[in-house]
Amino acid sequence: MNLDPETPPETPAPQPETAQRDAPRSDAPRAETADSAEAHANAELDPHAADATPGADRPRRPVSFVRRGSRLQGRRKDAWAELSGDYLIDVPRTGPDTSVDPGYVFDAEAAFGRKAELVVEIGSGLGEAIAHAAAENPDRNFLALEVYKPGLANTMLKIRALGLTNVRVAQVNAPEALATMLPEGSVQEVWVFFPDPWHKTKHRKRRLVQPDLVPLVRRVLPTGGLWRLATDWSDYAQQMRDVLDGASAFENVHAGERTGSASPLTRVWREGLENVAGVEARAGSKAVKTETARDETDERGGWAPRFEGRTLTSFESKAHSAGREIFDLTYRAL
Ligand SMILES: C[S@@+](CC[C@H](N)C(=O)[O-])C[C@H]1O[C@@H](n2cnc3c(N)ncnc32)[C@H](O)[C@@H]1O
Repeated sequence: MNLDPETPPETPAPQPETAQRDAPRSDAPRAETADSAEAHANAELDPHAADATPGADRPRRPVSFVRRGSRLQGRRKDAWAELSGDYLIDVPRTGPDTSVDPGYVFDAEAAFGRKAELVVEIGSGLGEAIAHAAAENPDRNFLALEVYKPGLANTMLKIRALGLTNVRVAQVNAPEALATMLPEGSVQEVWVFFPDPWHKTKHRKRRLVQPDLVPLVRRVLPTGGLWRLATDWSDYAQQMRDVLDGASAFENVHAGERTGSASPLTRVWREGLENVAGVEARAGSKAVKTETARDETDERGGWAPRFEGRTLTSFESKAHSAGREIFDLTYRAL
């Protein structure tokens, strides 16, 4: 089974029940082939590109995920049936099961039964980071936005296993939720950890962190709210930094920090490909050449220290094993 987290996931193959325990690696979404990704990518466009909502005038572009089956099996199927009533937000749709009715507004106080700061994770995967953070921060509410139904089922299993009352999950295309579902200024922190890298040049328009996402995230944050990001791919890290440094609505909390030899980017450049062992980086079975060796130094920096509120997820762990650098960024809403 392809467990590689660096290619966008596709409909998971049926797995024996024994493989569906909480072990994150073996539960990881199955990677698709580049060809099937392209076929899906051509077929699927942003369903709300024409809305009269913030960011709706953005150029029409494909969504950041590939449509996947919603088939659940075993424990996850049971979890969906048993736990949805407690943890899953019932989002009204106008289209596919990841769409959001633009007229729907999330009432956090009603959903959580209390008022508290809200943290939203976009692309929460199997729920490793959000469940851990929620357990560590019982005074905050956490909302997982994810399109991958088995990941949400897994997240609910984690929530129950940890006895958490401060996490809810929603199966939604996150930009749509940011545009209308979440009230303005209602989110204290937005997290985007290890988003799908979409390595191929022709697929990069599908990357989640693009200029058109910025006003959507800014909309839900109050002034002073934080947007935390992390990736293990240097070219996506640079894209994130370029997009956010270029946004007047945000400031880099760590501007000018970790430059020169302290920069993870310098290390990637000096050591060649994304793998310090000198072996080509791989996404699934394919070699991925994201950076050629450069005799250069990253003088700009701006990288955050590793966010200590993020537990070591399977994606980050896999990146470590492959010798890749982790790039953290933190921006404050102005
Ligand atoms: C590479 S995984 C990372 C998961 C998790 N953040 C972690 O670090 O383990 C990226 C996740 O983002 C989800 N995703 C991609 N585009 C999304 C979107 N537009 N809305 C919600 N989730 C999305 C994918 O389904 C996938 O589970």
